[in-house]
Amino acid sequence: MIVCDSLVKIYKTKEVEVLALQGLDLTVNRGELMAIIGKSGSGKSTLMNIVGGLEVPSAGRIIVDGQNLAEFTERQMVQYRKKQIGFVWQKSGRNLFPYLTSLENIEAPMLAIHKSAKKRREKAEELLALVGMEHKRGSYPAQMSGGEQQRVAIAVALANEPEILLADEPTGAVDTKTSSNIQDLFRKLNRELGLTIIIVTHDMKLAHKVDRVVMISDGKISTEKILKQHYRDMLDQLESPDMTDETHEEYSVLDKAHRVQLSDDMLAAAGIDTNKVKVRIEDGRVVIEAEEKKE
Ligand SMILES: Nc1ncnc2c1ncn2[C@@H]1O[C@H](COP(=O)(O)OP(=O)(O)OP(=O)(O)O)[C@@H](O)[C@H]1O
Repeated sequence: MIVCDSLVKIYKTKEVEVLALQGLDLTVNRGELMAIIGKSGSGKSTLMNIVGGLEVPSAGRIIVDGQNLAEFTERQMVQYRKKQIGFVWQKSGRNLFPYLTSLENIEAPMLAIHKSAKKRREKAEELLALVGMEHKRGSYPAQMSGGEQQRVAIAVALANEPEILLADEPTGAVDTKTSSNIQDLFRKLNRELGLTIIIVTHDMKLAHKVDRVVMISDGKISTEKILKQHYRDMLDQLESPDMTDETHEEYSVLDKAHRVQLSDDMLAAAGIDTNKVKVRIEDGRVVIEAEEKKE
């Protein structure tokens, strides 16, 4: 389980300070398949880098399987990044060495955990088969399409059998059909290996196929969408089900001070155009409505 507790991240440059995360709270259960969406600059990559141990929060805590990352020694942090986390980035150049074949790329991370040459080869072959790329074992990245490179990149990320796979815009640079195949691969890995997978995406088609979609706005979680059971069943039973816009049920998220964020659409629909609202309880429901306008 991953627990982000009031995470704050401030980037300081010479001229300005940027508040990338502003007290973000998020719990990700073991074996979850989830997506993070949000506008550019909302803090998605910052969150992924903190979960992956690549960056340190300015305040707040990140706890993974009961371990507070802030208490790790440097050595423990290196082990965490090598063994517990797998990364897939949008740019294949960040995932793959251009001068190594697919098989050699997958073997490379295993050197760091001192597996024998024979074991490395066996594992790499197994992973290539898992991502459906056996036929490209001897190909270099430049000899493969963007989608094929991403499949190999996923195998590389899985080389040291991580528990958590972090993917930052993994389908950002591929066409729609390839993106759909990669989405199905994430789902398969989640179901078959029990991997916890967090995907940052702008690709709404991908977001339709995950169990939970978390929306970040201004460095905080604003809403969460949970996959409806009907669609969950469809995804589990059909190869490429036709998913519509209403795959998920949307929830607003209460922060620790019990504040809730309302979207612009909701406010507009309720005719709320001031910063003051009436809140009351009616039949066990909380009703928020526009203040009465004085004549
Ligand atoms: N190393 C850095 N130094 C200074 N500012 C940074 C740094 N990294 C990120 N930021 C700033 O922090 C904010 C959040 O950035 P982040 O990359 O997490 O957003 P994002 O939601 O992933 O955006 P995108 O969808 O465009 O990738 C932005 O305002 C960004 O400019």
